[in-house]
Amino acid sequence: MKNTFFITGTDTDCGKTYATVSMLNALNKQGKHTIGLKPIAAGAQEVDGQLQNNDAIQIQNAASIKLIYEQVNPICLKPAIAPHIAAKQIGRTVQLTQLEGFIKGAMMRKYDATLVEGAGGWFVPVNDVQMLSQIANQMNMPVILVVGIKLGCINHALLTAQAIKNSGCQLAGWIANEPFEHVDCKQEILETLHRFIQAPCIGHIENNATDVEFDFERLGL
Ligand SMILES: Nc1ncnc2c1ncn2[C@@H]1O[C@H](COP(=O)(O)OP(=O)(O)OP(=O)(O)O)[C@@H](O)[C@H]1O
Ligand SMILES: C[C@H](N)[C@H](N)CCCCCC(=O)O
Ligand SMILES: [Mg+2]
Repeated sequence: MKNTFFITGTDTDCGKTYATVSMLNALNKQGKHTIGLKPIAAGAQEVDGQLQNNDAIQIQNAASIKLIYEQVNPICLKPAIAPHIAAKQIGRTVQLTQLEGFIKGAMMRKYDATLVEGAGGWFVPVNDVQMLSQIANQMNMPVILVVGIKLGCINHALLTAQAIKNSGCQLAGWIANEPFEHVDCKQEILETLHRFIQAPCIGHIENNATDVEFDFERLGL
């Protein structure tokens, strides 16, 4: 799908939502019309009688094209655990075809860029046989990998980059994100990531950064 990217990460809590919101803000600043989606979320609280997930709310608020909550996050599961386990706990079945339909529906609006946040890392099941990341392949969405900078992230980043390629997807770029204030040997970790990840680094989000610049040209945006 044109100008549509699937945002994955090295792990849950690596900063996918932080990076997605930062990118939406930066694109909006350039006057771009943006859509942000979180097709499946696990972990939700009731707001005005409706289950809502915090990532989805942040993404809904950050995107310039205002969609209703159900369009941003059509599948919202209450337990804050792996999505397929959460679905099973509440007796629901999630299918990728269903998610694909929801994503296509939300993207009927005229947009310049759409960012679709995954859940957890690359290999996160939505049911007993399907992975959420297969949606990136099915819908031809290039992937942006968010690397949460910490001890252990080199291995996670390189495994994920390889897995993305092995899944038949394009790794369009990666982002160095700093969820932690201090990480030992941060510069050396960053240099290592730059050396080994075979895709452009399109941004570096420092800890608590608010106004981040990205190299959107590398994404063709
Ligand atoms: N650059 C940063 N500076 C400060 N805090 C950050 C940064 N990146 C992430 N965080 C914080 O770390 C936590 C996890 O980040 P975030 O929610 O973006 O992770 P995620 O990868 O989207 O997780 P999930 O798998 O649940 O979707 C959040 O509290 C977020 O505010
Ligand atoms: C609940 C959490 N914040 C995420 N929404 C889901 C993380 C799924 C991780 C699954 C796993 O890799 O074990
Ligand atoms: Mg998130």
